[in-house]
Amino acid sequence: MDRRRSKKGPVPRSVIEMEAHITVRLSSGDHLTKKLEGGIMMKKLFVKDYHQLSLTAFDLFLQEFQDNPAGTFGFATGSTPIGFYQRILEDHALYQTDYSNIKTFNLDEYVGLDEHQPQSYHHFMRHQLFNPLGIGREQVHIPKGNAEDLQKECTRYESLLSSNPIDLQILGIGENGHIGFNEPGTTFESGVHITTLKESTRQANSRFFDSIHEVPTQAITMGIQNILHAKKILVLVSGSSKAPILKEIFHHPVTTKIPASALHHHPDTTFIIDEKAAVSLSDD
Ligand SMILES: N[C@@H]1[C@@H](O)[C@H](O)[C@@H](COP(=O)(O)O)O[C@@H]1O
Repeated sequence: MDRRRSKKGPVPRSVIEMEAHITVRLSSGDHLTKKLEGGIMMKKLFVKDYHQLSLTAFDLFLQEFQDNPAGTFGFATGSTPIGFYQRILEDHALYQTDYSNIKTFNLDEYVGLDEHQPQSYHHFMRHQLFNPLGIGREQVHIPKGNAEDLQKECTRYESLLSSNPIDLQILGIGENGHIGFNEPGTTFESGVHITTLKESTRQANSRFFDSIHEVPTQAITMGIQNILHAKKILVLVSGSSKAPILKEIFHHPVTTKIPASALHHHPDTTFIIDEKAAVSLSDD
């Protein structure tokens, strides 16, 4: 048996104490003690850079997985979680971590893209995470962006989510504060729905396409209500381009204009924030 998986066995290489401060013993052997702010809700965990953000996210994920090896995990796309996914793959390569009992749910998918198209989120997840981990199709749930009847697809995904509560949801945030593809203005009561992407979102995501004209105009996304139903949420925020919206999330009242501000209503959300993203946050 893998010694790290035994709760009573030797200390695992990732030890996390969720207290007023958080101590993370990283794979490198370093100890990081970080300021954990925000009381019970919207905890902020400050890390130095993207590398530390990825390691910290992995450590928190691993703790959840060790507690619940048959858990339901919500994954996200975008560039931010890639380093975190790489840490999962490294751990798997070293320890043959067995993910065969987890279920996965993804936040969203572009409308009109076949799951084999390289820009689809199906393709992204298979290549970044699921295939190398040996996670089978039967474990994976992602909305079908090319479903014939998109409304039916939303209903199907909604019902899957209600029968499979998510234990840990990973999130990134868009520069306009979107979570999943819930764009500014989306009601916090929203379930799975078809959304029209803002031009700024299409622009930001056009780096994954040959040109902006190829970026779909719509997506199917979990709604904000679905996201808030997750038991725990981990939000990864890296880089200076996210600094302005992070300030809005933490220093402005909750508003549908900033979808990520809905997370103030969630009882167990932790933001992992690197130095570049944190520059505009005050010390309060
Ligand atoms: N739908 C995804 C979001 O789930 C993600 O959070 C966002 C930010 O991406 P990045 O991490 O590349 O900034 O991109 C896309 O729009």
